[in-house]
Amino acid sequence: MSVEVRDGVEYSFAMEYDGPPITRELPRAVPINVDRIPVAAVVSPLPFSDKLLLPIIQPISAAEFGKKLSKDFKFGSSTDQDNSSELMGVVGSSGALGASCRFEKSTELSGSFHNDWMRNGFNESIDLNEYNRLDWASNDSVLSVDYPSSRVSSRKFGDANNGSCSDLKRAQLVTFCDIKSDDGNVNEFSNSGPEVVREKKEPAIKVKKGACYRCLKGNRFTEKEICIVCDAKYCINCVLRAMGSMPEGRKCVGCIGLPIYEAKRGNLGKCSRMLKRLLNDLEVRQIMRAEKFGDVNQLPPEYISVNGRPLYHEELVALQSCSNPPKKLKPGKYWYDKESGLWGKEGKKPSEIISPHLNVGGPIKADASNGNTQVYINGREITNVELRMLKLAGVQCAGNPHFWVNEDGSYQEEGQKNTKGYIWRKAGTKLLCAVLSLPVPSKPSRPSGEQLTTVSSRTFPDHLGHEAVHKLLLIGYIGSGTSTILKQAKILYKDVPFSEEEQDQIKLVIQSNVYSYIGTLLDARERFEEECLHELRENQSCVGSTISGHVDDKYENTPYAICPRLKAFSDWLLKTMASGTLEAIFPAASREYAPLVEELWNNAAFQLTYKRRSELETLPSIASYFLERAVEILKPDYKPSYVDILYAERVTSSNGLSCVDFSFPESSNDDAETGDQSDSLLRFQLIRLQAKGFGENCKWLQMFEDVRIVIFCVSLNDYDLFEMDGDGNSANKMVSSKKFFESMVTHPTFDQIDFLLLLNKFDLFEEKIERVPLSKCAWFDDFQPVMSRNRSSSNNPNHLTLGQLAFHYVAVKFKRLFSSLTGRKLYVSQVKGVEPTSVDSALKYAKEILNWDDERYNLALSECSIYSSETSPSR
Ligand SMILES: Nc1nc2c(ncn2[C@@H]2O[C@H](COP(=O)(O)OP(=O)(O)OP(=O)(O)O)[C@@H](O)[C@H]2O)c(=O)[nH]1
Ligand SMILES: [Mg+2]
Repeated sequence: MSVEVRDGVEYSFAMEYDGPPITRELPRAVPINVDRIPVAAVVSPLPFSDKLLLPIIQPISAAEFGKKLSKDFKFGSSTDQDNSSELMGVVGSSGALGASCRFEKSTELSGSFHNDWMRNGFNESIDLNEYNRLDWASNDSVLSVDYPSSRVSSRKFGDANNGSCSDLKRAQLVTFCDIKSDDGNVNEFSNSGPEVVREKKEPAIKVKKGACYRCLKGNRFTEKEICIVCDAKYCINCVLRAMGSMPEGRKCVGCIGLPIYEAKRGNLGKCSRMLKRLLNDLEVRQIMRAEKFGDVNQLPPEYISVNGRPLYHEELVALQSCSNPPKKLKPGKYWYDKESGLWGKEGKKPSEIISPHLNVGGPIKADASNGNTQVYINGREITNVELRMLKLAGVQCAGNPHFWVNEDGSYQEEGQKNTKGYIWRKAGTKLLCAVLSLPVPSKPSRPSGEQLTTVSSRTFPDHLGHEAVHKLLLIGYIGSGTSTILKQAKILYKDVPFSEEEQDQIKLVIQSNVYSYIGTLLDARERFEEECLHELRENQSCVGSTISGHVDDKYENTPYAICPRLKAFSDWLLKTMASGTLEAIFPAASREYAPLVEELWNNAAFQLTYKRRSELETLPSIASYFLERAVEILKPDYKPSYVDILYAERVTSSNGLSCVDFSFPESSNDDAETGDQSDSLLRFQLIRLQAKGFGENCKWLQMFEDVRIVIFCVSLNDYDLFEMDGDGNSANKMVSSKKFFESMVTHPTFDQIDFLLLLNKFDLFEEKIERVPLSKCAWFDDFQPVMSRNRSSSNNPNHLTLGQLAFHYVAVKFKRLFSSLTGRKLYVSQVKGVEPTSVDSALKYAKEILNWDDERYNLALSECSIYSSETSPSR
């Protein structure tokens, strides 16, 4: 952003505007009227072109702006006829698209404001003093377009005539009207009387769905940041301009000073990836802290009514900082039984049991829960469902008793001294309550005594919140094993990993894979046969023509020859594969040919070819696993086992994207103290992206900006494998994997996201490294393992195998590469083979990394709170 000083005013030239041409439909100018609201202005050197430069004045306060006005500008119609370089500006709150008036430099302040539309001379002159006398709530106001009704209605002017706009006061009376709760329900509370309506403020402009509210570009896939007041959404290019320095968190500049939209309360302090990318850690922390704890964003106490009375600030503090506060407190009317701690919405059965004896709200009323049972608990007539519960719990309810119930569930009849029993003590009662959706006393969520002092310091954001789904992005170079990991996760964490239908589908895929492996071998057989014949011919030409008569008889003379029947099958299969229709004619054709497979498998020529399978680049190493059982697999009644499914290629969606949602199951030794139990509530989504089709700067990766971690998969087995690259050159697959890794870790989408490297296929690697040196891959040419002389001394627990040494070496290579490219730390894990347990530990490691990340985040926040609460250092 460049800054230029013109006529003593600083303009930040922010962006080139190439949205739709600016027309008279644009929001009109908004005057300065609230002292706290920053002022933005736009200036256009090219007013009549559709491409406008829209520089933005750094937000300044109204008072400052007033001073600038008096010094530098006069509002008035422009006399500049050549349209060359005039100032186009909007003063006011939005700072967003709003170029609508123009003003010119003058040495004296004029008391009028001239609103001149760009193209068609739409003139209005408004006296500045007049602005302060305007009825702000009126729809007729010239300002109403850009000045939101909610803000208007939530504020009152002090003395409209004194020209000062800073003496606004929030009206005290409230209505609980149409505030949508997180679950999408509308709160059912409503009061009468003079009211301040807390509806969501509508954004200043309407845009097409999914577009950015400032540049009007983008679609629903474009990542956006959302204003917590008006819900306007801004793309990464516009968010900082639209929201300025965010002194109250993520609010459009025009929404600063306004209370948040209540449905957004759950999001307060939860930073988006987008902001993390745009700002440094400290800035992000400060903004999130301001958003979460800033006064204006707090739930106003008067929005909570308890036992018929709105709360005072201290009461709300007491309520929120007790050991067992109401969960997810939203604006509304509640009843509270101070003796037992029972808590519910007005007119409803109890919803939870909170800390008792809190001094909040008025005395409980008999009709608080709208009961009609003539049975009373602590003065409240209970509801039918509570009565049912009491009866089933064995409490005698005959004769319309009035009970006195304590926090521990002990109960007496009013006027009697003896405790008659304990309501919740029987195990069955708790179960019953669960069935009837009634609350039972819970352990304090915060140890009592650990009272927090203010509402502001109430909670730190639960970044690894239990409601959120934590996205783990799984990527890797072709064949690195990503789809296997996805399948492993399914088998590990899903009760029904694959439905019947999926299994049938998988079976067909496996069978068609086997056909294509056979086809690859048959193709090789032909080649080997040709080579043999060629050799024979050469020999023949050396020896003379004595055996010429036999050379044509391939079937008899080469070890690779097959009988005509098998040859016909071979021809059919190769032709079908070449035409790419194997899938289409499968499985009908397979039934026809299945018996031939057995014959083929037992055929000497085929077995000879199979022995030379390592020479066949296109035959994956896993093919043997299936080919050895080809006859069984190609039978119609074949049912794939989990191992078959794990090893099978092409089972996961081939469109590049597939995912599995999971939670880590609660293990038997879970312990509430270790937090394992709550970890089982965390929800994860493992998203696998196929490497094929990833171009340079793959733009749609931006869609994955909200992933918490990228799991990058590398097949260790690739170090000695080669493939043809795009230019027809032979390329080492490990080096290709490294290049892909480089392009991903440096991709802007992931620049704040942790990477976990999974070094995969360790089983194959460990076995291969004993035969093939690691230096087959040029990147690993300096691998010089120091092996103990007696390599068989495996009794020594510290003894590392060559495979383990090589693994560590490769891990360090990637770590160094990562830190040289990003300056950050790479996490590494190993996957030993296809058995799912190996992936379980890798994914648990990913979860740990997220936990650390959150701990760091919370620590940073608490550090931030220490700094900000410190008094200024004495020097
Ligand atoms: N031995 C062994 N084989 C594995 C392991 N992980 C994957 N494989 C096999 O490696 C092959 C390729 O794995 P995939 O999971 O399909 O690889 P991918 O990353 O999905 O690659 P594309 O499908 O090419 O995008 C499959 O045949 C797997 O069975 C492992 O840990 N050990
Ligand atoms: Mg795959």
